[in-house]
Amino acid sequence: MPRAFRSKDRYPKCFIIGARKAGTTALQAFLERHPQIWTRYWEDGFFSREDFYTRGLNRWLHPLPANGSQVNLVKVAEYFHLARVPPRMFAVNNATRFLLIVTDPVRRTISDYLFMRRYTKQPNLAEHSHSFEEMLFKPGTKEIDSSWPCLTRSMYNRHFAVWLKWFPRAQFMVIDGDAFIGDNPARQLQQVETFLNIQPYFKSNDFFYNETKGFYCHRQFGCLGSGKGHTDFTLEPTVEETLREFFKPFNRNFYNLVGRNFNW
Ligand SMILES: Nc1ncnc2c1ncn2[C@@H]1O[C@H](COP(=O)(O)OS(=O)(=O)O)[C@@H](OP(=O)(O)O)[C@H]1O
Repeated sequence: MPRAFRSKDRYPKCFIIGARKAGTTALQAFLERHPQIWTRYWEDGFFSREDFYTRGLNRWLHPLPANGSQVNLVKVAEYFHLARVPPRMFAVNNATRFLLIVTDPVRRTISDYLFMRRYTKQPNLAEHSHSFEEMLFKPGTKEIDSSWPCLTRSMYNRHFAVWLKWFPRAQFMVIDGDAFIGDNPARQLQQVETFLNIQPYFKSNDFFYNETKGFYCHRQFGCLGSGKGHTDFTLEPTVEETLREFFKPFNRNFYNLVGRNFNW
């Protein structure tokens, strides 16, 4: 007789919660290779989308396998900056673990802007018709518009502080996305193995640096698709400097929350 459906057997033990545009797809794609990890690629945002959330947890969990000795891993890159998500997750399971990958906030803001320009179909989106600088500064000034969503999503401290109200720091592993891009990712993937208490599997030899892509790729499964990896954007040095100064107090506060200095 088939086993009765029990949602707590299928509920993901771990979520990649963001930060959006900080390397969440690469992290998920590499982790998927681990024989004890099950993951899926559609980001339905159950906890963030009212239409899904109101349909209930059982319906969302139905396509997931039971956890068993494997870890069900779900990635939703937008969760990190949505304050309604952590209380909803806490209400389901207060022992869930989280992977948070973060990059230099300037780099992430640029990537977010380019993503909005290229891939977001929403009509009348300001990013479609305005340059990065036009979005960054209040009209006709050199004063940063601190309400621009591409920018606020890089104020990591604000978002992390909300998550820490619900879950203890020990349930988060914070991954250095700049090192994940620039160095062989095996080292940080091995740390994820320890964090998730799964067998050692990743070796540096599994990855190679692809000069054309400008990223590390998996030796057997290749590189991420062409949608990942922008190359054709430069920020005017004085604008970059202004932006770096702007982020400094937010970064310092984030280092305190995480207990680690990322040197941004
Ligand atoms: N190995 C590897 N291959 C390709 N790309 C890599 C890799 N590691 C990190 N990255 C960086 O990931 C950035 C996209 O971030 P996300 O996957 O989090 O974006 S999303 O929020 O899911 O849309 C993407 O940003 P862009 O360069 O702006 O496209 C990459 O810089």
